Amino acid sequence: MTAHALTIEGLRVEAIHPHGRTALVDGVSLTLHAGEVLALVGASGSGKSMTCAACLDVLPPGTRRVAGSVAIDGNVRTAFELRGRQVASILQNPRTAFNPVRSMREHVGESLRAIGRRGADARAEVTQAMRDAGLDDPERVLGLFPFEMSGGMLQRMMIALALVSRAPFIFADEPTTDLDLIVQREILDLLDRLKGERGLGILLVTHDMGVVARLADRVAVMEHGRIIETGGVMEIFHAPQHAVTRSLVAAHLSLYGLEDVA
Ligand SMILES: Nc1ncnc2c1ncn2[C@@H]1O[C@H](COP(=O)(O)OP(=O)(O)OP(=O)(O)O)[C@@H](O)[C@H]1O
Repeated sequence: MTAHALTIEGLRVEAIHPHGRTALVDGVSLTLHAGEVLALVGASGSGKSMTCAACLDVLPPGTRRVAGSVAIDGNVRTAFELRGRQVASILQNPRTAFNPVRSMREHVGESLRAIGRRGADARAEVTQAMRDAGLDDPERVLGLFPFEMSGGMLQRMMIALALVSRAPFIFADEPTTDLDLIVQREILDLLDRLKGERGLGILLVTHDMGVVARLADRVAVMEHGRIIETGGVMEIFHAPQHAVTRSLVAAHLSLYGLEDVA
């Protein structure tokens, strides 16, 4: 069944420390539609990564989700039901996501087992997903270990695994930050193409407004754990309402020596 929308409602994450609790994500509500890239932007520490981690129940120790729900097409789902089945993750540093002593073939096997798939069909789908992700010689790549691959190749492999999972939504947390500029652009082009071809809904966490301009359809801006502004990408760049959004846009434009258009 195709999913149309992932809805986060009233998400709250707290850090627990000896003197009490601090809200890190404070009542976040968002809807991610199939076939769109929703960029989640904001200053470092504003709660972007925590929002994604809380949805999938992969929060770091010392923090916990205390409220909120995630629904697919109106049906509330547990993090276990979402993780890897409805939502695939692409991380900033793909190297940390792969076991250094396992080949790509072993990683693929593990991913297929996790979603209960096997056999020739599944293997053919892996080969196709790898090609779709820009890995032209799948057989050779399957034999490689992480240390034999560049960051760009590993990111493509993560994307291929996301495709194999058939999850309709992807959480991509700073997916290009650790890559050189040429590979960054290739990965952004790839995500854009997959969004169109496969109708994926992508929640893109980034602090790079250049990436937002290239890829996003809509933008949600976070500050201190809250969403302070959402809008279409053109609105956000041309008529930002909130001071934080204006400064993000202004910083981006000044980086390229452009006038403030707001
Ligand atoms: N393990 C932790 N325990 C307590 N607080 C944490 C922990 N990890 C992160 N935080 C805090 O949670 C808040 C939100 O962090 P988060 O990583 O979500 O921000 P972010 O917007 O993704 O930032 P960045 O762009 O730097 O990744 C920050 O104030 C951060 O210091």
